[in-house]
Amino acid sequence: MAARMNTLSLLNPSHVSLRPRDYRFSHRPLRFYTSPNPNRGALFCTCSTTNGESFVLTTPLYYVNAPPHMGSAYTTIAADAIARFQRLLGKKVIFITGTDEHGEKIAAAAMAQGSIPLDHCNLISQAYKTLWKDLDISYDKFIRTTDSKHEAIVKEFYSRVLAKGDIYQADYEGLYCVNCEEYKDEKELLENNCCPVHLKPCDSRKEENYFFALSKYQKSLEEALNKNPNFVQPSFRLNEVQSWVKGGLRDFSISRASVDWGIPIPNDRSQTIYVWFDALLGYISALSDEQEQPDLLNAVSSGWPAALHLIGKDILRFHAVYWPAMLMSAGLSLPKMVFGHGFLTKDGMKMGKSLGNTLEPNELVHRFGTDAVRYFFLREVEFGSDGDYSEERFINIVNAHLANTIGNLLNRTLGLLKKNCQSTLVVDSTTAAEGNEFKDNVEKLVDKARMHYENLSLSSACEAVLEIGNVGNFYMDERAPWSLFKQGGTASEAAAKDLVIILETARIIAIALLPVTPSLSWRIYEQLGYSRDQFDAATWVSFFFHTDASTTHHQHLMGDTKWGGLKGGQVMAQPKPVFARIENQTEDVDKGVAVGKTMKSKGKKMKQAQQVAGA
Ligand SMILES: Nc1ncnc2c1ncn2[C@@H]1O[C@H](COP(=O)(O)OP(=O)(O)OP(=O)(O)O)[C@@H](O)[C@H]1O
Ligand SMILES: [Zn+2]
Repeated sequence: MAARMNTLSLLNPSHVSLRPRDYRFSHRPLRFYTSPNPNRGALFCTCSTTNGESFVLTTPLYYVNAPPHMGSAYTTIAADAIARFQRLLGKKVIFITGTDEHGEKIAAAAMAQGSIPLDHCNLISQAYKTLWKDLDISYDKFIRTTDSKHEAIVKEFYSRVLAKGDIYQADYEGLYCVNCEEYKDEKELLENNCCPVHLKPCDSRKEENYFFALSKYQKSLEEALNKNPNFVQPSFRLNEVQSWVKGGLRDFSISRASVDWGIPIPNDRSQTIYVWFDALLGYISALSDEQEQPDLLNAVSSGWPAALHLIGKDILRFHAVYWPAMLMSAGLSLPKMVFGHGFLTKDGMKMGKSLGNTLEPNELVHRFGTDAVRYFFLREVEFGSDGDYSEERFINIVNAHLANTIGNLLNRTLGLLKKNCQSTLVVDSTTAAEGNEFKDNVEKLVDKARMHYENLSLSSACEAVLEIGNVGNFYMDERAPWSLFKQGGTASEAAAKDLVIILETARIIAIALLPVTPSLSWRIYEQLGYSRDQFDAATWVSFFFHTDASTTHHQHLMGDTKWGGLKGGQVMAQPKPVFARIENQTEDVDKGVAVGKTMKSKGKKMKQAQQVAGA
């Protein structure tokens, strides 16, 4: 039988104190490092904070109607790479993620499981935390909308908006998609009033609700968008947002009379707060310190406004229209940027919990490892565009890039060093590369990677780092140190220097790829003879600060991507592969990827419907 091949292709293509990595997962005490160059990071970053401010970035708070899937993991991995990069620039990062736990859909999901809502939320919320641990997600705050501090802040926010005169009661009649938790305009629906994202008919509903006077903010929003064209990214999504706003903003209902599972409206316990008016506040309540009184003032003073909300394009309207207007009403600053990335699709359709056509991140991590999963999705999906998963492509890419280009380069160099130099570097990497333009090429590629990270072009950043591996391999093949060693004398000395040059290149790759593949980076460092503490010290200072190695911050500079980290006399570890090649077992592979049954049978029809709807 011909192996079932997935034709897997992408559709579209300050001075600061830093914390050691993964401090939440280890119980090591926090150590603090001072950045050697307080200004450098702020100079480079497009979505930067000013010096000394926190760089707050958020993922969506995921809805706990079902466990996480590869789509939720995708946003979080991307956010983690950005957070890690910002830390490497020397920023004090507050990386927020969490779960959105109220609303009708959650109550229904709990009931379907024979559970009560809070037990259900505890379970699913924990599943997110476990997955984030497995994916090396270095979040700083995990907010649950059922946390008591969150409820206090939502109520205070509601009261502020009420005091501003922006909340009123009215009857509402409309078509409601429970999966979107949103009233829909008839004109955006498919046949039979089906939601274009969830492909299920919307319910007709009539209720007396509390409304938020969004229409009052029409002009202010238009002005805000015009004044700050970077607010919505990628830039092509700004047009979409502008056209929603130009189309006329309508007040929206912010309460539900029929939903018990939610935060009660202050002074009217017969209604609960609409999930979006509740969940968006999680970005602020997450900032509130456990030890302090949970109020808006305390929370906001701990890092608001966020530098970046990273979201999928499905929830752009909530983040780029509703949320800014809500913040204006409450007299709070707007986030600096909302980035709406594309969808991971399966057979061309958005993967989602409601459709059930999801890819299991746990399965992927279990079979291929964390680095492979993180690398593949960030490298293969151009950040902002949609990308279709393909197992064959997954295996090909990670084998070619991580196992061959990077892993193999390191491994064969270490093998030669062991054989010819007792695994010891004969000179400093600076001396080894004197007058050698190879070093300049590497530094240029690092600059390129940095620029792409700054612009959130994560795929291009990976590409630039991989290019360092390519030039390293090219250098190695051209110089052929194995044959120079055979000649002895000065040829042999030159070969020993070449090995230092390549190992220094591998070290630089490790750091430059760390935002994407943190464990692989550590394994490379380990092979280069560093201890875990040395690696942490290196990576928690600004490796992109091209600081002179002779400064007093010596112990922090091992992580600098500036050439010169490796010193003569350093003893390398026993060579072992840092990334094991994945064997292609297509048959098993297909079993490992959960594809909803409905989707397989209805796939084509649904795809057409989604395309029509532009979802
Ligand atoms: N297919 C996907 N591709 C990329 N990101 C996704 C995908 N699905 C979900 N996400 C991420 O999760 C966010 C939505 O979270 P939510 O918990 O509502 O997940 P969902 O699976 O889309 O749910 P549902 O299918 O019920 O609408 C998106 O904005 C995006 O950040
Ligand atoms: Zn919907």
